[in-house]
Amino acid sequence: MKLPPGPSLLHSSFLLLTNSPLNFEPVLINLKARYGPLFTLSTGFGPSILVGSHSLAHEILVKKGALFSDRPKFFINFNISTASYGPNWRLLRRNLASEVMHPNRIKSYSSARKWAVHILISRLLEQENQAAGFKVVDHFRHAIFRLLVLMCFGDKFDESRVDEIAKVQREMMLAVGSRRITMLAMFPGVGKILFSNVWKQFEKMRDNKEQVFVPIITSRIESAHSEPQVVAYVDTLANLRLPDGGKLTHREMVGLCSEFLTGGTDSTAGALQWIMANLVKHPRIQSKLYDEIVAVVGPPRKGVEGEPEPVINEEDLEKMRYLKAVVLEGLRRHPPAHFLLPHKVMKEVEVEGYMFPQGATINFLVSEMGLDPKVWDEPMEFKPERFLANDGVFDINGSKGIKMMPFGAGRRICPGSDLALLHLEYFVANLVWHFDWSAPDGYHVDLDEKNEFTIVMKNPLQAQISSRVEKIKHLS
Ligand code: HEM
Repeated sequence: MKLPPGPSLLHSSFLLLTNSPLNFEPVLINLKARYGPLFTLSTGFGPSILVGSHSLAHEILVKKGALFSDRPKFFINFNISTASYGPNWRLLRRNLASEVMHPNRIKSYSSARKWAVHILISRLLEQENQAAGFKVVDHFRHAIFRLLVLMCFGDKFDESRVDEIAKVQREMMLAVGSRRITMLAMFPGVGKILFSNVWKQFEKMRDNKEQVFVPIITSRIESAHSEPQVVAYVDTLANLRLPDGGKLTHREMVGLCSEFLTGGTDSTAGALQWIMANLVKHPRIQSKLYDEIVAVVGPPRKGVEGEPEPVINEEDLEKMRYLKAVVLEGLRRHPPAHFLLPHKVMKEVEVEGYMFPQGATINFLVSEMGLDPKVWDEPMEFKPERFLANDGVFDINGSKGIKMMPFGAGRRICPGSDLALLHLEYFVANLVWHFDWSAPDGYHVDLDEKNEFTIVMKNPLQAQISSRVEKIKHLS
């Protein structure tokens, strides 16, 4: 049996060497056009198989998921995303899923979300009515990061401590996206020798992160909890017992907390920026959404002097079908991850008459699937209405069939998907309820993309905002 078709080893190596890993997607799209939705890129380190069809993705990730849920060996971190498919991965993933992402636990963080939205609104109020607009994404990232830091460590911290955490997180994130660290991750054994300078730089960044994180973790574990009403992710890690009866080390907890912050910040802030960019670009969709929100919770109200601004109750989000459709359409049209994290074939298996050898890596053209004209009508258009069919019910997990997969599918599907969807709905609803979002004069919303670990707007959104409360006061 043969491998799926694809360019020769020589041609594949040429493509890998002459294109940046951060800009490899167009190369893969061309290969898909030439070889079909299942093709192989040969590397000196084994075949890498790419999947660009919905039905094959479903067969591989869901129906035959047990054979495709391993990860290639990464040295980079101790965490869930890079763990081999086995007892440690299962334990860590189950801990996150049941101790933090369980619906009841997610509900228990509602006051943390309210606090984060207040922070965002008060920062945005300072930017109101600027004729030239302002760059919004930094404010989104800041609010989401503060929320995740609170969920992770159980403490609100002051701005300077949060900046310190953000700095060491970002340093590592940007490095992970760099070519040299990518090479080091791909060839860990020889990489440590060949790229010894990069390895030292990497170790330095890890030390920097540990210097900031370890005291926070220790004081949380040792002291009476500073926010006792919140069970933080780190509390669940401290209580965890490994299969051999041991406990996680501080270094391991740093890896897991760091993954929690990385996994949820740029992905969610980026998706929020894409959604708001489309609402600025399409005022009709924004007004339809605003009308839905007002029909459920009434018009925005002025807050009491000295108190935080009123915000939408989370329970009310359930009644907002169009809001859900807007969020799903944002994730379809602009998925923050255009590929999954690489999967590894655990045991030789046949798919579609081709051989998938043990140890081959496999990935999926996520973005292409959301834009396939055979599945989506006018795929380049932003049309939330498409998600209102079927009573607004859409299977984002792809368990019965995959139409798009912004969070992946199967056993390795993103464990934070419910939390991310809630964060997006809650932030979008509050942002549109409070402010009218528009493009500054002469500004055109540019939907070009750039790969910065997640896929972000190449030219970040500049928006002009005005408080809807003030407008209502003015009209009455
Ligand atoms: C819009 C927001 C998000 C998007 C688009 C997203 C997307 C993804 C994708 C595509 C994967 C890879 C799945 C695979 O390899 O098969 C993933 C994995 C993961 N995500 Fe997310 N994610 C988001 C938010 C979050 C949040 C909020 C958290 C936690 C706080 C999180 C934690 C993780 C973890 C731990 C994994 C690794 C799962 C494993 O290997 O078993 N993500 N995510």
